[in-house]
Amino acid sequence: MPETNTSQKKTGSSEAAHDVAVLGGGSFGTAMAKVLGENGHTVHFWMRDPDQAAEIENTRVNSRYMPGVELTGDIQPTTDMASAIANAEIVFVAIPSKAFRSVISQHRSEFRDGQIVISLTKGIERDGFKLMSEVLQEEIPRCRIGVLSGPNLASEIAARDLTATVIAAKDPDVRRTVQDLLGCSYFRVYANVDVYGVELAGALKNIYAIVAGLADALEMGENARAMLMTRGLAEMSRFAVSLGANPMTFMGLAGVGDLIVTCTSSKSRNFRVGYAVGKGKTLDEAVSELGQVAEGIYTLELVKEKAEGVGIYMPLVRGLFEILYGSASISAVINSLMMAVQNSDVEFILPRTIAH
Ligand SMILES: NC(=O)c1ccc[n+]([C@@H]2O[C@H](COP(=O)([O-])OP(=O)(O)OC[C@H]3O[C@@H](n4cnc5c(N)ncnc54)[C@H](O)[C@@H]3O)[C@@H](O)[C@H]2O)c1
Ligand SMILES: O=P(O)(O)OC[C@H](O)CO
Repeated sequence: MPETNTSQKKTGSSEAAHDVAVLGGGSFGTAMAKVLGENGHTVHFWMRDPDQAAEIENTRVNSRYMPGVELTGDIQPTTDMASAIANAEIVFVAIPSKAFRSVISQHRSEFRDGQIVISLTKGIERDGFKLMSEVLQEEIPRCRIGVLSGPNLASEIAARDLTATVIAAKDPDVRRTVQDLLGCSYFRVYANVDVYGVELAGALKNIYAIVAGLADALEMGENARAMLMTRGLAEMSRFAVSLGANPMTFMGLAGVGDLIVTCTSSKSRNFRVGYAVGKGKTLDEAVSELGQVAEGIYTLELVKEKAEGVGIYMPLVRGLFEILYGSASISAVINSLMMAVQNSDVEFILPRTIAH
């Protein structure tokens, strides 16, 4: 770490407190700011909405995204991005993928050489199928970049429920620093060098959470849920490994771990969108009722296009796309998936490697 101060952490694993920034005042930014604040760090918590910043300053609660949760510790809400970045040794970014590049790009000159910047975002950029670490690499190439991903429902972290996550970065100092800053009695941080796999897994699992929500709404049963999750894992790992991810990543927290939590929890926004559609809502109705981001609905389109482009078999992606964006009925898609001839008798299709 370039700078330290001498105050003591309250619950975390390192002795020193640090100045950090969290960009994005939604559910996950708030949950991470809370962990960092409780660990004794000074958190420059940037959000675009001045009313929200004033509310957090005055009440210590982010009522829109995390009602009833008190933000203790030295959390300083701000709408001044330049000062948040300037004061931080490490920056965590929790901006939805659709706005990610524009927010970083507007402030690229304010990041310092060697500053650690960690993406918390589980989405893909439409142009060029780029992950957020790739966007960071393009926008702020002299920063040291990592991604954090795993089975991490914001509300449970905020409730201090036991949680594990994964920091992925090529630079061992980045991995250690994040483990040190975030790790505490209820939040355990594992390290991985497979940045692409960890990050892509976090984006892909959102698609299968929508499928699982749909299946739940239609009361398809527990066998069906197990089938969908397992075939979802096969499909997402085949896709990611073909693009260069490490298959072992999909056996870990950022892969199957995150798939399990989002496919089984009604706290997942992606699951809730699928559930609402399964109950007869249109996609637009489901999204507007949610009022928060469900990255999977954008990721779905991009992955379908990419999979078709590189020739990777992803029947669940194709089926969900036909339901959400095409004209197929849910029952017709289910029937065609269950009766599919292509590859239907092969449980494992070995991925072939394609450069991403
Ligand atoms: N909530 C979770 O449990 C969770 C867990 C892990 C990762 N994530 C990921 O974190 C990312 C953010 O999700 P979230 O849960 O915080 O979403 P959210 O819907 O709760 O909040 C989104 C936040 O982004 C802000 N925002 C949107 N567009 C913006 C712009 N142009 N400029 C500035 N701010 C903007 C909104 O004002 C809001 O504060 C997503 O990619 C999500 O997949 C979420
Ligand atoms: O609420 P979701 O569906 O965005 O999922 C949140 C996290 O990604 C779970 O790990």
